[in-house]
Amino acid sequence: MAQLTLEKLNKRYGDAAQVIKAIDLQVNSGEFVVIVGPSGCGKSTLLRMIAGLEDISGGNMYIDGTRVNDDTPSERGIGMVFQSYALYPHMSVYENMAFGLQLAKLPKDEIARRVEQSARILQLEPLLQRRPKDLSGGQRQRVAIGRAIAREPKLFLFDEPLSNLDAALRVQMRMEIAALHRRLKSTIIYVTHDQVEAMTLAQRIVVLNRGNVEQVGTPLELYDHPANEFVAQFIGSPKMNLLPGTLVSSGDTESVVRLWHGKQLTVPIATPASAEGTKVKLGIRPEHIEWGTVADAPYLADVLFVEHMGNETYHYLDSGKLGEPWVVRNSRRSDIAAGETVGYSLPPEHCHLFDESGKAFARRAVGNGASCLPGMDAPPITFAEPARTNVMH
Ligand SMILES: Nc1ncnc2c1ncn2[C@@H]1O[C@H](COP(=O)(O)OP(=O)(O)OP(=O)(O)O)[C@@H](O)[C@H]1O
Repeated sequence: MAQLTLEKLNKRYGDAAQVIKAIDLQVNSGEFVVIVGPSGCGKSTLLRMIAGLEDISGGNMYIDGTRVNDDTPSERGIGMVFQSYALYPHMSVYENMAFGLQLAKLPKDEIARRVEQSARILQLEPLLQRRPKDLSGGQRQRVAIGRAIAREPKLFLFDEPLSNLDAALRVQMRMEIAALHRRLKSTIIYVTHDQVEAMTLAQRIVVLNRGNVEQVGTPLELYDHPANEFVAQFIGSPKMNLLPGTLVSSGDTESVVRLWHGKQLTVPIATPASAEGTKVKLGIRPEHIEWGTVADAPYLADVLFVEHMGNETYHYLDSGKLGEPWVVRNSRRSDIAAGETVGYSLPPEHCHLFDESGKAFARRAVGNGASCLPGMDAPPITFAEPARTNVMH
């Protein structure tokens, strides 16, 4: 178990643009941290810098308080698992797991003890004499993890370890990695572009974008309180809907937004007076949009298309000239079809608000006190199914 501290860490490949930009991060001893972000944002570069496989262009890196910028990978005491498994094809599973320990000149019986223990943890014992080509993808990945465990590292680094596996195996391996962390209580830094993997595995998630840390927090902190539009749309699937509007009235406890179509909505979010009159975006997650009757609902929309997931249904609503459709997630089956018109409402307590630069205005926790929408007779209402009309408006 080790604590890792990154202090203004920078990376530039030759004369190219900076890839990692002054990253500050502390990973606590025994913590499972997932670094997530879109392709090319610098995840692998950051992980390889931590491993000692890439030079650090600027800043400092500490393991348990000791500066390790110039230490070799083996001096850092790190075990790394790669997406490609990186197994030696001509060696057996046992030899693959023992090889690094032999290079480190450990005594033979110590090597045997460690390999056997790792094999037991990962249920690899029956496979120890096989070659990698005689293993399934999941088994190969388990060998790669076993090889890292056998090194008894202070810190585990995983670089997209499940990317080459099929969906069912990914779920199984995810559970195995989570169980492994509970058992070993080791410090793990895990890179993925898959936000479901991040949400399910992480104690804390680091959202990386273009070499910058956008936000660090527990999965639910990021989901419920995204710091900006990028995090709001990156975490959660389908992604959060963003509706353009103007802030017409600010306040310490609530604010009024005029949405793009002229209707106003009061949300329990504090905004400064200086923001009045500026453009904002109202964010709402697909599961928080509520269906109402066409007659009473504050908003109407045409259904563009429907996705039936079996346990839930996604309706994509026409957002008109705004471009991308809104997504509504219904936790039950629905026979509402494309081309129908539905009524919906936006419960203020579930709304997020972002300023012109994309930064979130802080939300306060609210109970059931959803405020009425100005200009409406009644607060938002909910029905299990949207009332429908076949008349297009
Ligand atoms: N050896 C290199 N030389 C020059 N540029 C590089 C090198 N390795 C990576 N880059 C660039 O650095 C940026 C970050 O790459 P990196 O592989 O760290 O991203 P990533 O987030 O891991 O992406 P992915 O999810 O696609 O693997 C990219 O623009 C990439 O082109």
